[in-house]
Amino acid sequence: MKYISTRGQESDDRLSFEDVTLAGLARDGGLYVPEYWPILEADDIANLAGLSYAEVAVKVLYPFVEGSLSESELRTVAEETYGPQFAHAAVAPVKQLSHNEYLLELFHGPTLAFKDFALQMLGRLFDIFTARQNREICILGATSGDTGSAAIEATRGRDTVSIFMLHPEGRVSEVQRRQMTTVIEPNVINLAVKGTFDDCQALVKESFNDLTFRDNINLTAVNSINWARVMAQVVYYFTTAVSLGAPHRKVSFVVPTGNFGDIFAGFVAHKMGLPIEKLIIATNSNDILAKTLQTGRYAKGQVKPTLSPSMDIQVSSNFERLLFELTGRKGKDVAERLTQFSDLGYFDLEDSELEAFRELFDARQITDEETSDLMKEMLCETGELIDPHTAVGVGASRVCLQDSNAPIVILATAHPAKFGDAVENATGTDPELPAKMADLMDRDEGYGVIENNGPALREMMQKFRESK
Ligand SMILES: Cc1ncc(COP(=O)(O)O)c(C=O)c1O
Ligand SMILES: N[C@@H](CCOP(=O)(O)O)C(=O)O
Repeated sequence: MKYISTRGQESDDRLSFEDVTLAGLARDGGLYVPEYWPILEADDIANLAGLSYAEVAVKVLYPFVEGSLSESELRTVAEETYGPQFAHAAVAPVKQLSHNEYLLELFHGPTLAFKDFALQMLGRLFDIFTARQNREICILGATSGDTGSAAIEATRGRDTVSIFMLHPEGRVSEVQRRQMTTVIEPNVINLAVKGTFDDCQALVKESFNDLTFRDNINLTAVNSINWARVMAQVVYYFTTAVSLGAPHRKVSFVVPTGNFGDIFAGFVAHKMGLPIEKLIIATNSNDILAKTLQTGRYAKGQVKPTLSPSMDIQVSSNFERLLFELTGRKGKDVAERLTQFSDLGYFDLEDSELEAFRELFDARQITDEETSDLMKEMLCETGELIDPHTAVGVGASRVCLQDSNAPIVILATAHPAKFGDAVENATGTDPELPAKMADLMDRDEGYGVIENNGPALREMMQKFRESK
C-alpha cells in the first residue's frame, strides 16, 4: 500500500506505511491517506466471527501495512498490542443496554481510554521502524487529556524516542494530568501550555510545517494526524459489527467526537465494506462538526470548557481526511479550503459534498446539563456508571436514532474514574480508579508551563535534542 497527502502537493508522494508512520504529517501540511480503500468482501467479514481481537486486527489491517510489515510481523505486533495490558479478555467488549442499544467499552487498556488501542500499537511500530532505520525520533504531541497519557505509556523509557507532550494548562482533569505528569522518565517531557487544546494542536502543526526543524530532529506525531492512529481504530468497528450480525445486518455507531479521528476510523470501516447504517457525531458544546453538518459551513468558534474536556476542540483535524473524500479526492480543492480556513476561519462545503456528508453521518450537540442528567439516568436505568464523553454519545443516540431498527452502538471512550468529579457530581457515586492506579494522587509530578509560542518551543526541543 502507498500513501498520498490530502493536499495533493507532496513532492515525494506515494510513501510506504513505514514512511508515513515516521513522518506523521505530510510535508505539504496535509494528512496521509491510503491511495485506495481496500475492500473486505461479505464472506471475508463473515469469517471474522469467532476470531480473537488480534487476529481480526491482522485481517483488517494487513492491506494498509503491506510492503512495510509481513503478515507474520503484523501478527506479532497485534498479539503484543492486544495482550494482557488490556484488562478485559475480549479487549473491546460489547455490553447490551436495551433491546437494540449497546455500549462498546474501549477503556480497558493501560490508560483507561480508547486511545490505547492505537497508541499501544504505534509504540511497537516506532520500535520496529526506528530499529530498522537505526534512527532516533522526537515526538511532539498535543492532548486534551487522553492521547497524552496513552502516548507516554506507549513510549516511556525508550532510548530512541523522546516525547514532548503539550496539554492546555488547567483544562484537563486531575487524573488525566497526573497520568501524564507522574511519569518521570528522561525521554518524557510534559508541558502545560497557556491556552486551549486548539493552541496546542496548532503548535504541533506549525512545528511540522517548519521543514528544517522537522528534519533536524526527526519529528514525528502521535496524534491522529498520524495515519497509523486512525488505522488501528478501524478494527473495533469490525469486531463489534460482526458480533451484532454483520455482514448480514447493518449497525449504527455513535461516536463522541473531538478531532474526528475515531469516527473517521468508522468511515474507513464503511469504505472497506462494513455495512454501517449511520455514523453519529456526538459533540459537547464545542460543536463545529454538528454545525457543519447542519449548515455546510465549517467555521471556527471559541473553545468552551465542558464536563467532557477531551472533546473541547474547535478545529477538528481529521475532518480534512473526510473533506478529501467529499471532494472526490481532489487535493488542490482541499488545500484551497484549508488555506481559506486559516485566513478567514471558515470554508463552505458544496451542495453535493454536504449531501454526501449527510448520507452516512448525522450529528448532535449535547449540553453539560444534559450530560450530567444522562450520567444519572444511565446509572438508574441500566446500572452503568459512564464517563461524560460516553454520556454525550448516549444523548446523541437518543435524539438521532430514536426510530432505528439497526442495532445502535455507543462508543464508551473513557473510564468514568478519569473524570471522577463530574461523575460524582452527577450521580453521587465516586468511580474508583483500578488498583494499579490507586496511588496516582500521591505520586510526584513533573511538568513545565510554557507560553503559546512556537519558536520558543522549537528552540527548547532543539536544545534538548542537542543535549542528548
Ligand atoms: C474520552 C474521549 N472521548 C472522545 C474523544 C474524541 O475522539 P476524536 O478526537 O477521535 O474525535 C476523545 C479525544 O479525542 C477522548 O479522549
Ligand atoms: N481528545 C484528544 C485530543 C487529541 O486527539 P487525537 O486523537 O488527535 O490525538 C486527547 O485526549 O488528547
